[in-house]
Amino acid sequence: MSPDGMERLKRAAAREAVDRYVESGMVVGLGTGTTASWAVRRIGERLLEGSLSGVRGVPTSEYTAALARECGVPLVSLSERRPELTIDGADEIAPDLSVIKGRGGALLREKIVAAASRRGVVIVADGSKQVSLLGNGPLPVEVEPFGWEATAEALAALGCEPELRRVKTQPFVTDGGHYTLDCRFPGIPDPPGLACKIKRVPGALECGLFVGLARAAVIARPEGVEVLEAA
Ligand SMILES: O=C(CO)[C@H](O)[C@H](O)COP(=O)(O)O
Repeated sequence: MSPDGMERLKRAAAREAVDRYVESGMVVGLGTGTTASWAVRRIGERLLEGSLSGVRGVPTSEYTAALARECGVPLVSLSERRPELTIDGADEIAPDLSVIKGRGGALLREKIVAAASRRGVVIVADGSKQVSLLGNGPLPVEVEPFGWEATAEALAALGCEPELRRVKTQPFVTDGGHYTLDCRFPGIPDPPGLACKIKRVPGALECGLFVGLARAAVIARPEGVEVLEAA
């Protein structure tokens, strides 16, 4: 599919999610990534035209905060308010709505905001993100830079090949000042079990497995938009 066609799908999913789930007066968690950005733009558009009012956003990254300001979406911090729900993208979506996130580099803040959201996360994506088993691509793990090599070794012992994410030659640094290890597993049949094991590795701050956090997924394909609600 052409890049334009792909953008149209992302935009359609985000638009449907905002129009279906966001109401006036809500505090909404604002995800990070190209698809989540369309949701921020849609909220801004609807605030401007007056079909929504009093919506405030909790951004999951500096990038999203800047975009929200640009689009006229007022912001509030997580210290002040808990979101009613969060709208965010995903890298892989399993049939039970477990997802992998973080290839866009914001997973720790995204998970904190998602977990703090009363009604969880609405995932927005194009159909290419649906998989039958998570682990097609790498699982991002946000790690403390101190001793990251030892953290990588401990993660490798869980059955993956970790690779330090870099921008050109330098380590990629998250908004929180951390590194990301992209961990390639040969499939992830037990996402909650693996998330628990990763949690026990010192230096691993959070992994990109979001289990039990998505209440719905809004998926756009050329033939139309489908809404999957969690069981
Ligand atoms: O998890 C993320 C950022 O940390 C993104 O939401 C995820 O990578 C999907 O991004 P995109 O919508 O650009 O494909």
